[in-house]
Amino acid sequence: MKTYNYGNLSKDDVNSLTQRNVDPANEIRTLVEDVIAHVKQNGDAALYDYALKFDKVELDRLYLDKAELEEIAAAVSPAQQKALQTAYNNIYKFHQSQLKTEDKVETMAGVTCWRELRAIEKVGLYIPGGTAVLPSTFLMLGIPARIAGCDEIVVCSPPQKNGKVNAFIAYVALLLGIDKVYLVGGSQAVAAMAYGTQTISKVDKIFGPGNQFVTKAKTIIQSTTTTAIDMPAGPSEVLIIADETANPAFVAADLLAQAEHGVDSQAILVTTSQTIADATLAEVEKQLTVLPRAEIAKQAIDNSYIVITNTLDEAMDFSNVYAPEHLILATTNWKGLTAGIKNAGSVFLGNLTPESVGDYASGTNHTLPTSSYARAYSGVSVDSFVKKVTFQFLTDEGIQNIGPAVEILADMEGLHAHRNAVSVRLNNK
Ligand SMILES: NC(=O)c1ccc[n+]([C@@H]2O[C@H](COP(=O)([O-])OP(=O)(O)OC[C@H]3O[C@@H](n4cnc5c(N)ncnc54)[C@H](O)[C@@H]3O)[C@@H](O)[C@H]2O)c1
Ligand SMILES: N[C@H](CO)Cc1c[nH]c[nH+]1
Ligand SMILES: [Zn+2]
Repeated sequence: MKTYNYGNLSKDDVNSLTQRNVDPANEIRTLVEDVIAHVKQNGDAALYDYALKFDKVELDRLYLDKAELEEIAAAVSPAQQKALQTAYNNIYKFHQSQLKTEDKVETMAGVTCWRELRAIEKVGLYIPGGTAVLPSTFLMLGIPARIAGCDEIVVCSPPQKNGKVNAFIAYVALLLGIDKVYLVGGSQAVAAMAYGTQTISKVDKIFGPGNQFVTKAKTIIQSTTTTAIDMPAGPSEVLIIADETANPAFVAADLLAQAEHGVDSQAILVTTSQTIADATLAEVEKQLTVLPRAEIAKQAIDNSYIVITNTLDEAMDFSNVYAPEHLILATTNWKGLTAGIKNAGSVFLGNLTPESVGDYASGTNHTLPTSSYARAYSGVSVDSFVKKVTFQFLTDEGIQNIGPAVEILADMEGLHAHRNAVSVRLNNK
């Protein structure tokens, strides 16, 4: 990991240092556009082709049904079932608290406005399954979809080498009451859910994280189809702000936890302490040696860096420009820092709150904006699965009170039919 001194960095240096997953020659875009066009034109046939090309599996059917899921899920041990249930319960509890009925507001006497939630009818969930299969992501997307009350939930996940999904994905499907999982991964899955194929329904909104191909496909279909997306949730990243109260072994473990996701993940340490920086680097080297995914994590770590700052305020300034998916405040004094956080997907406070708890089971959602999209997007929540429909109701007193102002406002815009829709009611005495 390269080390930079914040005081020596210009604004331009900070801007270029905080860029990630750029595709300067548009290689990923071009490839993904081809995949999308092929799926749009050839439907299921394209999905069989891509399963062979990218997943190296020859499929004879594009989905697993309930009986097959039950058979596969039988391999989940009681201890694993219990852990999945713990995660399910905490995620459910936290997400259910997000469903709130709003008060009606009388803006003028006789004029009442309010909002009601309506579930998005057809949603598509993408569950990553490339270098690691992520049943936790299935919980993170399926639970809020169920709480919101979506009518149709389409689930796509890449086929594994045996042409199936693994036992944990099957088990979570059954836990969520979902009885079909499509064996489709990558950008082809996004295209299938956006356009629909002979087998897969077109959905209104696509959710879920994924690698650069998945994320690029989501951003393309967002601007080219009527299907919406949750957010760009690409390669995982973490930024840790640490002072001298941090524990280097903990900091190193948290950096590696995100680094092991993929070679394009990023793990950044911003610290006021050179001693902590040096000790963390030594710990990273030590811990890397025993990780089964060391090969992947090492590449991500090589693509990551440390920034030394004079103060925690400077560290927070850097973090706010970076806008990390995950922000860890590895300091006992975190309470004084939270007000300064402007841009972050999910925040982990103090030295005893590893990011992994949010990945799996604390209750918060792990589907979060990456590549600095945390500047404008929130992570997935129940809100992501609903629309908020506004209502208004006017009494006789209401139209008398508000009508004259609306007539004048319509005149100001030269829209006489608008004015008339009010006048005919005011004059209807
Ligand atoms: N931001 C978040 O909220 C969040 C959450 C969980 C995981 N993630 C990220 O999700 C990603 C998961 O990536 P993954 O690769 O393991 O699984 P994935 O399911 O996202 O991608 C696998 C699919 O990518 C396609 N693919 C692979 N190589 C390709 C190529 N050369 N050309 C075209 N398509 C290709 C294949 O179809 C394959 O099925 C990781 O980067 C991880 O960090 C992010
Ligand atoms: N850290 C990922 C989000 O970037 C989520 C995850 C799933 N499993 C493990 N981690
Ligand atoms: Zn993770």
